[in-house]
Amino acid sequence: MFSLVSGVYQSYFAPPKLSILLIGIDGSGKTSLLERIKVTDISTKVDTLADRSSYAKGAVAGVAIPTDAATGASKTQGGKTARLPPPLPSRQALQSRQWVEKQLGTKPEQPSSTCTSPERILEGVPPPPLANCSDHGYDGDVDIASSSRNRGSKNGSKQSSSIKPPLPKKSTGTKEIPTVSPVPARRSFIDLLRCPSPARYAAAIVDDEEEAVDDESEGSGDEPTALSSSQHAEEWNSTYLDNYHIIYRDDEEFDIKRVRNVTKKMFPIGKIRPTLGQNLAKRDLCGCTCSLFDLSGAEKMRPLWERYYKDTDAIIYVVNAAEESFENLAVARSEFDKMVSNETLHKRIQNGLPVLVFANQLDVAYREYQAGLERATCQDGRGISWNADEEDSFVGGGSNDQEIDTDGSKDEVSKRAVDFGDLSDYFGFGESSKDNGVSSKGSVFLFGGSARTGEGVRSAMEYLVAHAKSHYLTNNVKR
Ligand SMILES: Nc1nc2c(ncn2[C@@H]2O[C@H](COP(=O)(O)OP(=O)(O)OP(=O)(O)O)[C@@H](O)[C@H]2O)c(=O)[nH]1
Ligand SMILES: [Mg+2]
Repeated sequence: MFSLVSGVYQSYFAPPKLSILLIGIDGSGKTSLLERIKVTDISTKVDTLADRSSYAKGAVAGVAIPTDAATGASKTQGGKTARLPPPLPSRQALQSRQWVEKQLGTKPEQPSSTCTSPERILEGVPPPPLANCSDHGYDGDVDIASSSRNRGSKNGSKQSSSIKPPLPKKSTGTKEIPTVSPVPARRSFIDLLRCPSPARYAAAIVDDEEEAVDDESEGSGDEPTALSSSQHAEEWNSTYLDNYHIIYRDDEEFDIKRVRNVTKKMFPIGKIRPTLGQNLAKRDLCGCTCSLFDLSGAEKMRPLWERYYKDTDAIIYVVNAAEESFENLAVARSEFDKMVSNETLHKRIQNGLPVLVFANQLDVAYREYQAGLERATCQDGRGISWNADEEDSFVGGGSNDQEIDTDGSKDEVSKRAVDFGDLSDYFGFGESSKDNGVSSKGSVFLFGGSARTGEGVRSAMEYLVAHAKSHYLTNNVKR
């Protein structure tokens, strides 16, 4: 009798038990991510995929949480989103683009003479990154693709010619973020990356268009327009740059768990040693009892991954987004391909098994960006510019050549090999990416973040577990 009751309970009422596999090559940060998950305030409430279905496919540096259709209120789940990572300095950005294009076979390698063309550099360099998304942009019901596509064509020239250096973040008072009308599905992740703040950007585009229409319809009438185009450009540019200014603080931690008002501390990341076998952690996440298996990424241990494929309910594939060598990235990608082409797993992914590609170590990118910004600001009499025409030294991290500073120290340049946008292309999430058979699946997605600071971790985990739970509930009977 007891076993019957307990069987009914287990079948219908007990929270789903999910196994989540953390894999990726060695040094990508799997164990660090596991330790971060343990101390992150991840929702324990039931959450369903239906709430997040509008973001079924895509690569995001922290997913936007749609507003509640019924109440219009912003959903609180999702935690603080990650900031979009800063771009690489121009020449490195170009190298990164060319390398990825070569790997993907999308374009023949450019002859080196074109590398220095300012137009090409501009094309290859995305604009500066988002400011902390807790301020604005990512917590409303905004289609993140929105009108960002227009950015390159419509505002690209404006940006290159008239944008001023970024200013320290100043308070914009009680300025309202204009609401944006819903726009059809997003077209490209790269668009998202290039969009400063979806709400503001889309609003600015709309304003611009309305203004243009007004100008045309009013002809040369005496009535002054609400905002002249130069005023508008000025206003737009300063807002835009405000949005992009990243303030990186070394000790900043995101979505920290508090137990009885005591903040949980993460195991010191510097003391984490390479995993030899596996680490296991059990956590209640989003209404599910989750067992997280962190496996070793060492070359000799990778063949063991496939033993887990049959029983796992979700996979987190960790990639080091601040990887310094293209070779390691190529290894990460080839292991990813090997993983998704495993017969058992391939079928399961086709069937909706969720796979999260977590682009880790983005704090490195923020730190480099911040250091580059400070260095550039300190340079006497030399303004900094986003315009590669005017200045070859892009503020995202300095020039690629190691310059000797006046104090004799070497100019610290960005060491990241690949730009975040290119990384997403490389793993099959971009518009130019070839379909690798899985990245176009709705249940395979890319998030960026940092195990070290916790940024983006909560959003990524809640999104993954919501998918895993839906997948489990529809498929566990068949397994
Ligand atoms: N800056 C920074 N460093 C990180 C981050 N995550 C991991 N690291 C560092 O990367 C190194 C490797 O981290 P691990 O967590 O041991 O990597 P792993 O993927 O578990 O490696 P294996 O167990 O060997 O497969 C450590 O020195 C960490 O300090 C991050 O988000 N930011
Ligand atoms: Mg490890």
